[in-house]
Amino acid sequence: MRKHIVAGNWKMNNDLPQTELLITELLKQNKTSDAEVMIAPTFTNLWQAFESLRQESIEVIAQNMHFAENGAYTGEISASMLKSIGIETVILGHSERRAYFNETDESLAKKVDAALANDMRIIFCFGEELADRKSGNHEAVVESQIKNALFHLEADAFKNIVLAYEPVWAIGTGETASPEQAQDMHAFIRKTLADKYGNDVAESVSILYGGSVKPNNAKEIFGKPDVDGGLIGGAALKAEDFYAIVNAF
Ligand SMILES: O=C(CO)COP(=O)(O)O
Repeated sequence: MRKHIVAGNWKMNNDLPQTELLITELLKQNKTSDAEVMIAPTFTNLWQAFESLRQESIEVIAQNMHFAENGAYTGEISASMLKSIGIETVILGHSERRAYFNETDESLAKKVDAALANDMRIIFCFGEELADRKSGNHEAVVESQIKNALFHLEADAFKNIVLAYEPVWAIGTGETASPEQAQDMHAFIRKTLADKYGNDVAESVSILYGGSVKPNNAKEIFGKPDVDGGLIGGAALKAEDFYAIVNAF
């Protein structure tokens, strides 16, 4: 069976005291589901979060990394730096990084390679914009994002890859894809994987949905057969809401 995963992407929220407070609140919550739980605080708080959660079943993950191992890249962080503080998983390709920090399929392919070379697990994000959805181009856009960044990989690499479909028009807008829209896209993504790598690989990869997942819609979205979890933004900043989503499985 595929893993269920619920990951909280904190984005650029929470300074150190706020991070510690939210972690304290998270540790008070009751987990009743089989989902793996992850949180992605900002870089400055990763170490503290990792230390606080070392003995707990919440994995601390990174929101981004650079593709180079080290060097003259002011302001950047490498995979080996993340690994050296115990971080094993990184989110790559979030639409905010594509939109505001010029990340492209090409630079993402390099980041994917660097993460895998460092034995990291990747949550690889992609998704169409509203105009693509309106023009009926959404599947073509998603297919090219996946192919351009991932299809140079061998099948084996997908053991360390989780996919996250995040339609840009649903992020932070309060507008979610309907459960049916999410299911249709996730089934399309799985078919795209199957066509290239075969059914075994396609059936083994967890595909998360992200975009305005809240306690009141998570159950319906997670109830769809090809939705294996969620990448949660706003609702991950409140412990009760986040665990209501975790427990929607
Ligand atoms: O971008 C997201 C997670 O990476 C989704 O954000 P929201 O849940 O705030 O829409």
